[in-house]
Amino acid sequence: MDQPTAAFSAPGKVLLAGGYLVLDRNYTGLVCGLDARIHVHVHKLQTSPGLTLSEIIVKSPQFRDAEWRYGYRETEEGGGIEVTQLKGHSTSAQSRNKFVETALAYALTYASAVDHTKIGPASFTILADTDYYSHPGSSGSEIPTTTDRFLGFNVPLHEAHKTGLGSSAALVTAFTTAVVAHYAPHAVVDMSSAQEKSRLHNLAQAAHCAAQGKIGSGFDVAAAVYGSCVYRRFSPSILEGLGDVGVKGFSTRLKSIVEDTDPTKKWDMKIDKKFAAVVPRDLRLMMCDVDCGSETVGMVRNVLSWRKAKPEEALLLWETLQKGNEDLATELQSLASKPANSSEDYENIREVMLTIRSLIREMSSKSGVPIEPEVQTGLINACCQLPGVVGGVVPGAGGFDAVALLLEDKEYAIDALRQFLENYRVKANEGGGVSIGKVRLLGVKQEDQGVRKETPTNYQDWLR
Ligand SMILES: Nc1ncnc2c1ncn2[C@@H]1O[C@H](COP(=O)(O)OP(=O)(O)OP(=O)(O)O)[C@@H](O)[C@H]1O
Ligand SMILES: C[C@@](O)(CCOP(=O)(O)O)CC(=O)O
Repeated sequence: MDQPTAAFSAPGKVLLAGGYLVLDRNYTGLVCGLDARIHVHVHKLQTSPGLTLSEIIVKSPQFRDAEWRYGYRETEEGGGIEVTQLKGHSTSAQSRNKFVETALAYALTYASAVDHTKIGPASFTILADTDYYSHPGSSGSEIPTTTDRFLGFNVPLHEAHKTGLGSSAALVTAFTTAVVAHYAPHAVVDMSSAQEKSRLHNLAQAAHCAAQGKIGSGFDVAAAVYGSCVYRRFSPSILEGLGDVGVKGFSTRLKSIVEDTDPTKKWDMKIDKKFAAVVPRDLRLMMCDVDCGSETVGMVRNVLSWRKAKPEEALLLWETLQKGNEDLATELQSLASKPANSSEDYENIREVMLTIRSLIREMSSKSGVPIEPEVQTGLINACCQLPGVVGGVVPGAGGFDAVALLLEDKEYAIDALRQFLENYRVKANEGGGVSIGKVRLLGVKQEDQGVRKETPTNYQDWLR
């Protein structure tokens, strides 16, 4: 049974502490959900009388030529629903979208395993909040102001520079939820039910890993489903052996992974919401985008190969960093539990953030991976001198993704930061060979809400 229209959204993330460590189940990551969300709207495609159409259309209308058309068919021997990209007017090889394609096949397979009715034609529209991408049209440090929540970026998706907020995880989470809700509505009835959430998580995690071609820590999908948390990863063995769409028995294996019914593959990740606030209400998280972006895969490979080559040195560093990361979570939680407007002393947070950064720089220099590159050190240090700024970090894998700052949530502090960034530039000879142009202050801030249902009529302007 399919539903006429529905919409869902999932948030982006920033891994404030625990990059690299969180890949190992012995350590945790402190992840903060953001108010930047990716939305997916779905409606049934009406066919003219006498015409049979079996097509699923996925559009991302903020980008040029971002439309993907898929045919679908049930494979033999329980291999699930295979999707094939159809040659449309704009489907060049370059326009394949691995995340959309994989998420569609996985979610259709699960939906048809739980609800045996026929898959019908439908149209999905993806809309992303502005800050997921650096967009050349925006002026420097200004937070873009627009009456429309969604901007048209006027470039093809592959040309948009990502800022590192986890667009693929938010997309896969909102998209798989929309597909399941459309084709198997009884599986997504009450978005606050723990069982539904964990099933949506398991499905999104499986699809995201398959699309990425690797089993990462999954903190980004966890944040997209649950919002802010302290995250301990799942054992990779849960997803190993799942196989791919089309392989005999895939549908049954996927269903049992999603519903967590295989006693040998029990989901063992931990989502600790005790720290749900992560950023206390008197502080604000802000992000500065240097518009360079980073190749996370290569960085992870090199850090892990150093860890393997120097296990004793790495163990000491990992343990010390974990302690720093836990101290940060504890400090933030203790602040969050104080009454609003009590006079705050941010000295402990300042100190612990400095300690974490110095350990991260040690990881950088020992592994030879630019996790906190010189230009980012300069930028964070300079921002930390400003009134009201408590501290900053290179989040996640680090590199040249947007840096995260914690500052007092007061106008004077935000204005001072905005003014400072207006004129901030680094030339190559000052920045260890890397020059950065304008640093853009993103409009994002912390928001602790995972995947949620939205009102479908909110997207009318983009559904042409
Ligand atoms: N608005 C969108 N519409 C359609 N597909 C999108 C959209 N945004 C992201 N994607 C998909 O996600 C991919 C980018 O994912 P990737 O994991 O490289 O970056 P990220 O998740 O934004 O960043 P990071 O992992 O550094 O946080 C794109 O290539 C595309 O397949
Ligand atoms: C390096 C790593 O620990 C964090 C990557 O974070 P991000 O995508 O840079 O936000 C990888 C992972 O956890 O999958």
